[in-house]
Amino acid sequence: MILRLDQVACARGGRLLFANLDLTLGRGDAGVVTGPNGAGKSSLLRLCAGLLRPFEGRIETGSRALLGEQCALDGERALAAALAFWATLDGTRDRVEPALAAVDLLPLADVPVRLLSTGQRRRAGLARVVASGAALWLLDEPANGLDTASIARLEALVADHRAAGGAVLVATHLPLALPGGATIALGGAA
Ligand SMILES: Nc1ncnc2c1ncn2[C@@H]1O[C@H](COP(=O)(O)OP(=O)(O)OP(=O)(O)O)[C@@H](O)[C@H]1O
Repeated sequence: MILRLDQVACARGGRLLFANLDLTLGRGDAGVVTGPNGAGKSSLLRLCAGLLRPFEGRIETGSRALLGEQCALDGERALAAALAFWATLDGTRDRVEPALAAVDLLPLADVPVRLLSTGQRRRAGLARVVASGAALWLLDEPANGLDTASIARLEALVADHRAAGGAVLVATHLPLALPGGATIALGGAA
């Protein structure tokens, strides 16, 4: 078991976004979170990342990495150094270069993060997740800003991660190939 949610409810700003959510992801599993704007997709990923507390219920998870709205890299640092900052904390420094290669950003390793384009920054955030070595990838709209080739690379990276025994939970409104993925449909809020 990589992620288990047991009767989880999420409230934000005093409003209940969803309740009674059960979800289990094991090795190789994928979950796709869908729902209209404001349904709580990002909030669910943040709950799973441990950045929010559930209003009710329990969440069990091991190592995890979140790709949120921001790439979470120091804009002033060179890309490789910014990734190395996190990888050093994770004890996975040797994974930085392969992760940069996997998102096709090795040629920009020495460029400050703030100078990267929107799609490149998204890929840099993905490289951070890849380099983390975490079993659970939490990806919030990972395809936003990506060109066709980058989306294919993202799909391949997710497939490799699952094949290696990892799991992913993805919120996306863009079509992504996640074979056999379970759908978690959040409904309701305007
Ligand atoms: N810090 C906060 N304080 C209060 N309410 C918040 C906070 N962050 C988010 N919300 C509210 O929680 C609700 C769900 O937000 P969330 O970002 O999880 O939705 P989402 O499904 O990811 O939406 P979208 O498709 O637009 O990205 C929204 O109504 C939002 O206004």
